[in-house]
Amino acid sequence: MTVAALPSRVPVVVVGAGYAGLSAALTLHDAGVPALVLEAADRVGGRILSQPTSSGVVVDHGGQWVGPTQRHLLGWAERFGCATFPTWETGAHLELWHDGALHRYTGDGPDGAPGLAEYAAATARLDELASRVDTGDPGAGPDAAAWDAETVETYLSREVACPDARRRLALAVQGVWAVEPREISLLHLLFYIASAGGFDQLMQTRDAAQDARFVAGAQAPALAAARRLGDAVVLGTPVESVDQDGDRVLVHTARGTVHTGRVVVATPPPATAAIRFRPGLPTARARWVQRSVMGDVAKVHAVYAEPFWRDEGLSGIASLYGEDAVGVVFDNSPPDAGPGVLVGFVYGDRLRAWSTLDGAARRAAVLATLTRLFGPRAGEPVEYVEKIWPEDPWAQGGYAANPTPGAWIAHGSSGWRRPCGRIHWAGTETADRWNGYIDGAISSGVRAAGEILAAERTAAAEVGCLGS
Ligand SMILES: Cc1cc2nc3c(=O)[nH]c(=O)nc-3n(C[C@H](O)[C@H](O)[C@H](O)COP(=O)(O)OP(=O)(O)OC[C@H]3O[C@@H](n4cnc5c(N)ncnc54)[C@H](O)[C@@H]3O)c2cc1C
Repeated sequence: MTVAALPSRVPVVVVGAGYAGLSAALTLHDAGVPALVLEAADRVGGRILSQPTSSGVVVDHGGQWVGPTQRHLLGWAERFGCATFPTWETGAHLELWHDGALHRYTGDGPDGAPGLAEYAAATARLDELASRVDTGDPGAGPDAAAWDAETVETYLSREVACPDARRRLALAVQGVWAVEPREISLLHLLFYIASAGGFDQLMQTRDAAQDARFVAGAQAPALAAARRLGDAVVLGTPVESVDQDGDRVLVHTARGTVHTGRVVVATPPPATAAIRFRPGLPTARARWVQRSVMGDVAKVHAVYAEPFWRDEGLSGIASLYGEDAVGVVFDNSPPDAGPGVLVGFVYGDRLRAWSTLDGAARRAAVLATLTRLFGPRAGEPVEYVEKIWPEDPWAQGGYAANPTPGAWIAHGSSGWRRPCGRIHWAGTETADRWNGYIDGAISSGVRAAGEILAAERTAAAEVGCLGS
């Protein structure tokens, strides 16, 4: 809701009404502790945005998928009655190779495809290394310092001799982290793999992260949670500064100041960096936030009268290893398959080049790629929409932030998510399970709320002791 005046006092303030902030508030609300959620934007959901296009089909501009091990998000889907349906993957997939060869295949990859066996061996090795990462404290293991000092690029150059396998791994890194292999450390990659439960969990569709979509869009559970919280969610109210003074905290906005006992900050790192904290944050936390850089991703949707590619036995799933702006394509049609929808992901260096074009040139580039894959009908959608996440004022990128190489070791142990006095940290970037995903955002909110409830219980017990 949008209110004229903010309440002057509340027990807890939550900053940000993405899945993490809503989760923190809902957990506190369920425990009988009122929390006021202050959201900068004029909507809830943050990096999740489901919108009907002018032809009526709902598209997810941000996060969309849910997998079977993402129990927090599935729990919300069940609690709020938000139906899901399997991602469409029936038919042959396409692979447009860097030399222009178009492979059509079913299963894991084209028969005898370049680099496929070496790719499988390399991902098995990554799984083995990831199993040694402590997801609760990634910088702690015996190999962590060496892994954090190395980029994924240098690791792959040294360990994976086959250039075609390296091409496949580079596309996987772009697809999962929205960065180039030179931009993240091996430790962060391994942590992320471990936090998802394995490389295949990140990459695959069925029984993995891309398993299912929400019938009403992935924003539906967030909207339902906000409805449950009612007037406790206030939109259009960016938090500008947070002052801690003994056992009270002042949260300042242009609409007024709220006095509170504890704060959950559930914003992406660049948005956290824009909030002024007094006293300043401890160096480890401040540096961690500064060195957590958002990925670069855009989603583009082309809407057609029908999913015509299915008639040709194609699944609509394609991977592109060449110079195209789009790196991967999926069939994003609604469950009734009335209209046909193709979604393309543009990320990393591809996004940085493509997003400098004007709107008409961006559209033309995407439709040219879809035409190469699916034929001339793909070049004439009834509608084309795009969202470039680095241009979103509050997210400033996606899917999530990635700490720069060396940041886990230098600042991770205390800077990652340890509370700073009465300020608690949530957000998918603070999750140890499904970090970077909606599920991780929800669990981070549960954790931050749990910290507050535990602290309040301790304080109450101390008062009881003093009184007895
Ligand atoms: C293109 C794209 C595709 C993705 N695909 C998937 C997917 O398929 N499945 C999946 O699980 N995940 C996916 N993700 C990742 C997923 O969207 C995020 O992990 C998740 O939404 C993060 O939630 P959050 O609550 O941590 O942060 P956010 O959603 O970013 O929420 C933070 C909130 O804080 C608000 N805010 C910022 N600054 C302030 C301030 N100063 N005061 C008040 N409010 C503030 C923001 O407006 C925002 O609402 C995708 C992301 C993107 C961008």
